[in-house]
Amino acid sequence: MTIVIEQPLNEAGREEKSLVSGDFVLDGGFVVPQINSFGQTFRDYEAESERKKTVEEFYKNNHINQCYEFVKKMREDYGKLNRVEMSIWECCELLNEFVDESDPDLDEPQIEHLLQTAEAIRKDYPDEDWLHLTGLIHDLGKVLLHKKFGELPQWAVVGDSFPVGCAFDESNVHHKYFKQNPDFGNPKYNTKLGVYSEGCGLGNVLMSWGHDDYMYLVAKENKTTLPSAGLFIIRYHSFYPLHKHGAYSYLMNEEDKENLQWLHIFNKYDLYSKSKVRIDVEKVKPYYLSLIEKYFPAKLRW
Ligand SMILES: O[C@H]1[C@H](O)[C@@H](O)[C@H](O)[C@@H](O)[C@H]1O
Ligand SMILES: [Fe+2]
Ligand SMILES: [Fe+2]
Repeated sequence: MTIVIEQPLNEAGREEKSLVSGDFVLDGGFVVPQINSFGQTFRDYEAESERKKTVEEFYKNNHINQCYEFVKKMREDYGKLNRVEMSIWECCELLNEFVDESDPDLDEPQIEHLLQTAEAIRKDYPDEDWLHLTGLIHDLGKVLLHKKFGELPQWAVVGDSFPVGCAFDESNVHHKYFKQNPDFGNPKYNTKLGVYSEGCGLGNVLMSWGHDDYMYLVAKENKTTLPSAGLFIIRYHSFYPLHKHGAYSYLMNEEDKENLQWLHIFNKYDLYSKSKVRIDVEKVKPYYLSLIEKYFPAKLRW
């Protein structure tokens, strides 16, 4: 599967600035807004807004606590998938009560975001049903916030993701807080490659623990028939240092590079579809139930 799209800009902030000249139209007609619901450009972590303090506090906790040992432990534990049995749609409904504290652009319940993303993709890529479903489920891992999953703190579930086991790249949002991470001063983990080797493939890299990797594990272990690009999107959609800034690219192998092209497409819809426009859940539900049936078993282990 090879597709060509424009590469994202490499320098921090350049993409946002280019939007200020006006809204623009994506591949198939989706109009990308120039400002979010709070009147700011998207992903502006310095802008004074009602969300700024919450978001910064979130990243402080996230960067201090997400270290190699922590991630290994969580992956082993939650990778057992021995907590709940439910369908994909039941999980969407469980997400109704959560608002993501890491997100400067959205304070709506998560189910709105899932449907907004999926519906925006569906309009522009009507034939890629796997990509619609990927849109619907990409954030379902946020269910780790729920009581049934031990109510993990937000810093262990949401926010941008990054590799652990090698140096934290400067393109990570609020990078300064990594100084208090136990791995920061550890020579085993604080070099460019750390415990990894050039081109080793992202699949061999331990990513900060959260909703991406968890949902990837759920989908894979429950034997989804989604294509590899769908699984890649789910697993790395929060890895902004890579897909927006090109950081850590030396860890990728050839298959990662192919899949990254789809992630670039997906990201536009994930990010810019965030708005106050509500989707009529009951109206679109039958379509998504049919996709779930096509790509997943009726009940999954979580
Ligand atoms: O705040 C957001 C949100 O948590 C998204 O779900 C995640 O994918 C992004 O990377 C993050 O920055
Ligand atoms: Fe996400
Ligand atoms: Fe998302």
